[in-house]
Amino acid sequence: MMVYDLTKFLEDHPGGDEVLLSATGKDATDDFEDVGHSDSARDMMNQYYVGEIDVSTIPKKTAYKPPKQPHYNQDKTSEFIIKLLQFLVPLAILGLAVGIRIYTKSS
Ligand code: HEM
Repeated sequence: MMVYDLTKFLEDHPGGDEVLLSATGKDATDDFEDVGHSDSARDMMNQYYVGEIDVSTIPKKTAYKPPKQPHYNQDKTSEFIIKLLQFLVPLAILGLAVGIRIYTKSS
C-alpha cells in the first residue's frame, strides 16, 4: 500500500482538510476513489508520496496499551472520617462549652 504524507497538503486540498484527516492512518484508497479525483489530482499525489508498506506486516491489534491511570482516592474511608470529624469536632467543642458552663455555674 502506498503511503502519503499530506500534512503540507491539508490547507491546499480542494476537498478540505477534514476529509483528509478522517482518512488518516488507514487505507484511504476507497475514500479517494469514491470522490472520482481527476488526473491532475492523481499527479499531485506524487508530491506527497512517502513509500510503500507491506499491509501484512501491520498488526491487527496495536501492541500499545495505554498505561492504566492510577485510581486516586479509591479508598473512601479517609474521606468519610474527615466528614465525620467535620461534624463531630464542632459538636464536641459545643458540648465542652456547655459542660464547662454548667460546671462553673453549679460551683
Ligand atoms: C492523496 C492525496 C489527495 C490529493 C492530491 C487530492 C487532490 C484533490 C483535488 C485536486 C481535488 C479537486 C477535484 C479534482 O481535481 O479531482 C480534490 C477534491 C476532493 N477530494 Fe481529494 N485529494 C487527495 C486525497 C483525498 C482523500 C483521501 C479524500 C477523502 C477521504 C479526498 C476527498 C476529496 C473530496 C471530498 C473532494 C471534493 C470533491 C468535490 O467537491 O467535487 N481527497 N482532491
